[in-house]
Amino acid sequence: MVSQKPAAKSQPLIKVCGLTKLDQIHELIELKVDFLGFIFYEKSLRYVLNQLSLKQISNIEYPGKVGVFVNENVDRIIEISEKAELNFIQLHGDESEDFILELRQKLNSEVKIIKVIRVGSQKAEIKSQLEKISNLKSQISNILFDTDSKAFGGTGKTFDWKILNDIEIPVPYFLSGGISLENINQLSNINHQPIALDINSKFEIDAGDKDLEKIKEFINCTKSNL
Ligand SMILES: O=C(O)c1ccccc1N[C@@H]1O[C@H](COP(=O)(O)O)[C@@H](O)[C@H]1O
Repeated sequence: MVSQKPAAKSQPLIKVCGLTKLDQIHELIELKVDFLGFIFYEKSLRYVLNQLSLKQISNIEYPGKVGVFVNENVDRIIEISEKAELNFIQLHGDESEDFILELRQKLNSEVKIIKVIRVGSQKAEIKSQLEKISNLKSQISNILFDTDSKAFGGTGKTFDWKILNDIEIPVPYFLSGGISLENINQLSNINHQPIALDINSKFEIDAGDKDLEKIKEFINCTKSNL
């Protein structure tokens, strides 16, 4: 598990998602971002296998390689995870509890699972999803909250972060969904702080082509302001 953030104020970990270019990936490693996100969802504009092979991804030696999957079948996730040597599997679709149990059983025990909860406007809906996940606490390392959408993710849209305030979150969580330089100061409105911030489309020149200067600004901002 990516461990629970201590009570004392500390910097959130950073995940940069939707990577497709090796030079940018190496620069992000130099910048010591904590997680590198690769999207294995064919319908995404950031579908990594259009740009990089599994071998190229496996050659990236880094302990924070996250594969993002949307309603993919278990065997394909295992195959990609092994060939690309992933460290985390992010389940961004409507994967059931049984699915997660099966994946956990078949997946290398070193590889962690992050389950995404897509947040709409209904607090009751989030609570019910979290209740289901509470039963799987030992199977997943983290939750990731993203804004609900038909595209599943990568929309650049935020949800009302305050909705998390009176919800009990059973494992350390990642915050995502339209995080940008403009809205990051609103993070202080959340009572129970995320362990990690996941940035994506607000830090791009084009889909999958990251704006490294903006990312550097964001990293500096998280170091000084949060
Ligand atoms: O980025 C995508 O294209 C994508 C497609 C399908 C599922 C997830 C996707 N990305 C994830 O979406 C969130 C938020 O991204 P954004 O900041 O709103 O652009 C992030 O966790 C990505 O992993």
